[in-house]
Amino acid sequence: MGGEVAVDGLSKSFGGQNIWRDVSLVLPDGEVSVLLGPSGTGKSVFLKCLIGLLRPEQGSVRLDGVDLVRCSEHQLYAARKQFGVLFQDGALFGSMNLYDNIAFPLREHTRKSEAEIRHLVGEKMELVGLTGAERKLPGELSGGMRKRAGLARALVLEPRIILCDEPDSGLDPVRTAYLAQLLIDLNAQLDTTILIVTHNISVARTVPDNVGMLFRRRLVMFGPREVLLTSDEPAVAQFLRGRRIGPIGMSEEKDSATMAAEAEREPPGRPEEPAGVVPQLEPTPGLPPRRAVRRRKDRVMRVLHQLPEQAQRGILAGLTEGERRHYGVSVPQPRGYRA
Ligand SMILES: Nc1ncnc2c1ncn2[C@@H]1O[C@H](COP(=O)(O)OP(=O)(O)OP(=O)(O)O)[C@@H](O)[C@H]1O
Repeated sequence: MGGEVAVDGLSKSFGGQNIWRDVSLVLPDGEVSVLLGPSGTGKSVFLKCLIGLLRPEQGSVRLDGVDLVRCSEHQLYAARKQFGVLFQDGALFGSMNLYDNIAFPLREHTRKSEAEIRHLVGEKMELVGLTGAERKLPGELSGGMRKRAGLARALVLEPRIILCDEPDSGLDPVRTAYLAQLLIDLNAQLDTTILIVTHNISVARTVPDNVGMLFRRRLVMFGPREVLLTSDEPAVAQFLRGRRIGPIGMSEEKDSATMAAEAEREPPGRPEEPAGVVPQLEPTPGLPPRRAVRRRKDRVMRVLHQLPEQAQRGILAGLTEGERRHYGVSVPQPRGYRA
């Protein structure tokens, strides 16, 4: 069972340096969300603010009616146990074998017996496909195994929300694809709310239910995947295609003179089509369906008319015949179609 995290008007600075301001979004219960953004836009800082490791100056982060920005230490301690975090480097203790690394949060935060710990650690190692690697030291593992071990440790206190900071960093495309599938499979099995911070466009296109992007100290957008994936907002469109031309520069952003010079150099031609909506990953055959899928469809269909037209098309195109009947909507026609 997941939980809804509601972020409202959040702003964070270090000294005089504002990182981002007025960030509002909701991580819907049990859904998978991705937060994109060029390097240095404050994605990791955002994750740390969610769990109270950093304190924003303004705004709120609500879980179960408790504002984690302003609550007591005691409430924050309890709330933190609802979050499991996969840090960028896995954050494993180099001198401990995998079993002890994964058992660590249980030994620190619970009074469970060693027999119970053995059961829970074994269960989580199996979930991430690491059974048999209990005695290995982190230094003996591949990058992908270290990420999965970090994930097992993030899961061991049975959190309702999982935060993953660049789970794909340092992994080849094949290992990244396995990790993406693992996150979808975990969501199907556990119904946990998941937030993934990444630069990886393929992960952003295929894994989440919702996508957002931080740029120029703001949350450019956050919402159903079809909105961002069909967006023609310049920074979003540039990021999704991994292009040099656009507002995102070498060190975060370009000034208007540089952008104007680029526009002059760019050969005239038809504007590119949006990156487009591709099918979302499904759980591995044999696993239960993701419970969030139905909840999300109901939620998105309630606000469909408020979304941009191209996003609406993407959403309607993804419905089955039965779902179209259920929601009372018709088959989307191609652009320019006249009945
Ligand atoms: N504890 C801190 N004190 C001061 N500045 C910090 C602190 N933590 C992060 N920053 C600054 O905040 C900015 C955003 O950092 P952050 O690591 O969140 O970016 P990011 O979007 O996750 O980047 P990347 O994608 O490269 O990991 C950076 O300029 C960083 O130097």
